[in-house]
Amino acid sequence: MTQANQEVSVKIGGVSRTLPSARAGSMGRVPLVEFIGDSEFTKAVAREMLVMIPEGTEVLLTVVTNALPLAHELSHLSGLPYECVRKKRRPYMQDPIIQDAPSMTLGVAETFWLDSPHAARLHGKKVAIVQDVISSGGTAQTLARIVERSGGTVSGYVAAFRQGEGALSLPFKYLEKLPARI
Ligand SMILES: O=P(O)(O)OC[C@H]1O[C@H](OP(=O)(O)OP(=O)(O)O)[C@H](O)[C@@H]1O
Repeated sequence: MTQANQEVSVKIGGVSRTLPSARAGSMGRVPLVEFIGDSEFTKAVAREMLVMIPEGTEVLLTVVTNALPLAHELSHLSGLPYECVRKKRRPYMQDPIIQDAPSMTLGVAETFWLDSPHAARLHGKKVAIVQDVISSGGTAQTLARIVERSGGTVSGYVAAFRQGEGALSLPFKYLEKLPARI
């Protein structure tokens, strides 16, 4: 990662990107990681993350939105199935697991939803949690709780980027650090 003139640049798996940035309320200006719409970068990052998937993992779990293409690509490369938690209730959901997510980095409290047929695919399985970015760790903790409630166990936590400083209570593996603000 390099930072100059309010721009953050990263090079992963031979693919370089200058990250766009945006004002995010009281957080000031933050660098944005965008996998949606960028298959070349997503594939390069997933290739590098492959070795971080803990041994024995049977299923990958992620949450919409930006991490979804990354998890899809990791699933393709690893041969492991993946499940994806939603942030909205859909009318077709049947007895979903509903888990409130704490107010996170951007200060937006959310509710996560995992439909029961998908939760059933985590039952009795070792599940690796996949994220695009880990910041406060709130998303990861919420996903871990959903794994527990589904009857699975968390095999580990992997993310492309760690944004910000400070200790994380979860044993995360990640590729690159990013500043919390620029
Ligand atoms: O470690 P945390 O503090 O929980 O923050 C990390 C989460 O924040 C971002 O998601 P965002 O809420 O922006 O959602 P999006 O992917 O739907 O844009 C990012 O994609 C992670 O999922």
